[in-house]
Amino acid sequence: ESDVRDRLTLESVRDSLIRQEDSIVFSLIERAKFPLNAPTYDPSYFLMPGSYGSLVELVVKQTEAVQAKAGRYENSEEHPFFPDDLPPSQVPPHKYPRVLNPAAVFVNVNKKIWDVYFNKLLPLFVAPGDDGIYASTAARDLECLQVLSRRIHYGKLVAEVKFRDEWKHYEPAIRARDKKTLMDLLTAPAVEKAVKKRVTKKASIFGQEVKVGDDSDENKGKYKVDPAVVSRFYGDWVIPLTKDVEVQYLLHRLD
Ligand SMILES: O=C(O)C(=O)C[C@]1(C(=O)O)C=C[C@@H](O)C=C1
Repeated sequence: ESDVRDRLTLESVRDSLIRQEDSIVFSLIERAKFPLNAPTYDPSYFLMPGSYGSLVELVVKQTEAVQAKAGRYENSEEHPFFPDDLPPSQVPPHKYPRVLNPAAVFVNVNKKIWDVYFNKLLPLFVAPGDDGIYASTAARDLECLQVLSRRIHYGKLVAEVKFRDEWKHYEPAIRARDKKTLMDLLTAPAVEKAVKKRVTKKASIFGQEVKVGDDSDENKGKYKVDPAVVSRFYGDWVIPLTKDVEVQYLLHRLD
C-alpha cells in the first residue's frame, strides 16, 4: 500500500491522463464508423418488457450488471452509469490500495457525462444517417462512455496528489467550503493548453487514412474524427468536468 502511495506523483497521474487520451480518441474513431443511428437512443424503438428505456440503456445497464458481478466497481477508479440495483461482486475481493478518501465514492458525475456525450458530442462527430447496426453502435457508445468516465473521475487522484503536495493551501479553502479558491488552486492553464494541443494532434494522427503504394494527397486532411471537435470537446467538457470532480473530491477530503 505505502508503495502505491509513494509512487503517486503529479507526473505519474498526468502520464495516466495522457495515456487515456489515446483510448478516448480511438473510441471516438470506432464510434464514428457508424452513423448517428437514432433508433439506438429511442425508447419507442426498443419495446421489450422491463424498464430499460432505449437500446443503449439496455446495453449499458446489462453490461454494468455483468461487470459488477465480476468485481469491476470494487475498483475506485471505475464508476457505473446506473449505480442503483447493481448486483454485488461475486469474485473474491482484491486488495486495492486505499489511496483516496473513502468519501470519494459518492463523487460521481456520470449523469452529466451521459448527457454531454449524447446531446453535445455525438451529433458533432458522427455522420447523420441510419445503417441499422444498432447493437454495435450501442457497444461503441458504451466504450466511449467508460473511457470518458474513467478519465474524468481520475480527477479524484489528481486532486489527492495536489492536496498532499500543497495541503497548507488547500486545507483552509476546504474548511471554508471555498470552491472558487479550490478551483483557482488546482487550475494549471499551461497544462490545459498542452492537453488540447496534444489531443488535436492525436486525433489527426490516429484518424488518418493510411495507404501503402499511393502517394497521392487525396486523403490528406481527411480524418475519421474531426480533430477540432475533439479539442473543443476536451476544452469545453472533459477538462471542466475533471475539475468539477477535483473540487467535489477536495470538499470531502477532510471528512
Ligand atoms: O493536470 C492537472 O493538473 C489537472 O488537474 C488535470 C487538468 C485536465 O483535466 O487535463 C485539469 C485542470 C488543470 O488546469 C490542468 C489539467
